[in-house]
Amino acid sequence: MKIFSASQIQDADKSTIQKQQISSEELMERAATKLFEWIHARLRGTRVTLKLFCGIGNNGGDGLVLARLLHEHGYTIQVYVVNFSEKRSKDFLLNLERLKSAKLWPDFLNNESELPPISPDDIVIDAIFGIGLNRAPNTWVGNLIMHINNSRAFVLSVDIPSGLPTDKCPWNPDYAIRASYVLTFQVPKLVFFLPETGVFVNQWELLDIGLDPEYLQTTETEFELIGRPEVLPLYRPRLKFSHKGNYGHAIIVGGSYGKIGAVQLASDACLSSGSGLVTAFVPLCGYQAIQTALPEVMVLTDGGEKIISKISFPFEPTVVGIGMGIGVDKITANAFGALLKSMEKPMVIDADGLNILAKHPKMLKDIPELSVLTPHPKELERLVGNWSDDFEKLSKVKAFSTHYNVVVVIKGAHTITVYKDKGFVNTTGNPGMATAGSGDVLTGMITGLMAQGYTSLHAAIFGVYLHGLAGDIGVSEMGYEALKASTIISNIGNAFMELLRQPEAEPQEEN
Ligand SMILES: NC(=O)C1=CN([C@@H]2O[C@H](COP(=O)(O)OP(=O)(O)OC[C@H]3O[C@@H](n4cnc5c(N)ncnc54)[C@H](OP(=O)(O)O)[C@@H]3O)[C@@H](O)[C@H]2O)[C@@H](O)CC1
Ligand SMILES: Nc1ncnc2c1ncn2[C@@H]1O[C@H](COP(=O)(O)OP(=O)(O)O)[C@@H](O)[C@H]1O
Ligand SMILES: [K+]
Repeated sequence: MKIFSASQIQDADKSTIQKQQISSEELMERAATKLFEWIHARLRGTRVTLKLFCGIGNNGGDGLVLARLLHEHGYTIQVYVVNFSEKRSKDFLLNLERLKSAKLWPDFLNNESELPPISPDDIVIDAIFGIGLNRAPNTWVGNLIMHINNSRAFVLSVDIPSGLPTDKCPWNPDYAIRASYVLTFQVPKLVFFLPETGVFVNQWELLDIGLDPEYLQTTETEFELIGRPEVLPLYRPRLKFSHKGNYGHAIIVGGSYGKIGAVQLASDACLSSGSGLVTAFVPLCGYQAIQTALPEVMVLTDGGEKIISKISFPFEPTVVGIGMGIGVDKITANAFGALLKSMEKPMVIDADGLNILAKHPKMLKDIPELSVLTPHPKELERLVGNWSDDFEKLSKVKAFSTHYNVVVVIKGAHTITVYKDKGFVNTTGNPGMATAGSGDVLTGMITGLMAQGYTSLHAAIFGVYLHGLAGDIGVSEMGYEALKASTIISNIGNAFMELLRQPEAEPQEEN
């Protein structure tokens, strides 16, 4: 699903009004009716007070229409107009008149008003600012926002939490609503998924308001949200008369004394993702452990006892995944650098492989094109330098990816795979996966997919999704705390099956 910018959504709005020959006021009525239906389906007339805070633009206008509909259906409501500007929108004014005709008189709040009482039992509807927010809210509006945040009431935001801009970080994080739930119109917003801005959105849901489908389909976006519909077409089915040679021979290079487990996890994950053959390449101290733990995996050693000192293979691997637990010793770094020079096929580089690159930036130019780099935030910072906020991070990664022609997987709660100017935002995974070795598993999985012929970009997008799904299945069985990296591996098969599961047939209506 595409993630549109605020200005693209405004264009979609215009295009809808033009093509569907409706007025902006009708579009507002449509949007607010969707909001009302969502709320009404859940509250079903429950006696609870809804406090609607409405700005003076179209987000506020949505709030006023919603207030009218709730009132018509007998809900107890209190409407506040947050009068932050004289420039009231046309459709806001129209709906203010309609509200007054229905004998509903909002309270008008300004910089001299007292903060209205909000009880933890109230439901707050936040319609102060929408995607039109273009500067920091001023102090009194900020104080009102903090008052709502401190109220412990359930806060339902219309379109986007007020104070959170659509395409940047908030100017003042205290002046942004921390929404319990966001009902967002038509398309998800990028800020819902970034570590600094996602914290304002506990849960979100899309409301389809029928924006022009042609505009939505034909407009290119910088970011895409990756769910099952996006991943399923990437799947490469196995053929009946195939043999293991058709699915590649992956080599996982890594490990050092005390960190052989990382290679074990990555090799196991690589095999469990479908690589035809997997060889682990480790220092001597890892030989016995891997041979014992993973009978299906072959093992090569380089003669170094505790660290890797020279990397060479007696055959040409389909793909190399490298870096987990390998250390940053100078000898290992030299071996790594020599391997980069000799490799032409795309590789997967993780962990200390990335740290070596950060310490020896001259090596960057030797990374084979279309390689996949899988940094966690700290490794990324070492690689591209620090950033002022999440948006600067994304533009730095895009520039890095374009310069070196590599795929960069920014790991996190919503892992973002970046290739050149485009970012793919993952939707699977959970905090149970914040556990030792889960990144090694991901590296193994992406390597295993590339071994089978997935392109680098597809392997990264598919692997990240499947890794998160395996983690989600694991958590559903044992909860967050007990989930270990090896649980993710044992659920890779279940994740494939869940992905490929036929949707259940809709029940037939009886005549
Ligand atoms: N296509 C869709 O999805 C549909 C969208 N709809 C709804 O419209 C919403 C967008 O409405 P909107 O454009 O009127 O902007 P909104 O957010 O209400 O702000 C109002 C104005 O405030 C101003 N302003 C900005 N920052 C400020 C600040 N810090 N302090 C003070 N003032 C500030 C700024 O005007 P300025 O003063 O800069 O001229 C801005 O224009 C959208 O979120 C959705 O709810 C639906 O109705 C129908 C379909
Ligand atoms: N809160 C979270 N929600 C979803 N996924 C997470 C979360 N925390 C971590 N992960 C995932 O777990 C993995 C952790 O990788 P990494 O930090 O490299 O771990 P390690 O170095 O221990 O292998 C990444 O794929 C990341 O996306
Ligand atoms: K809002």
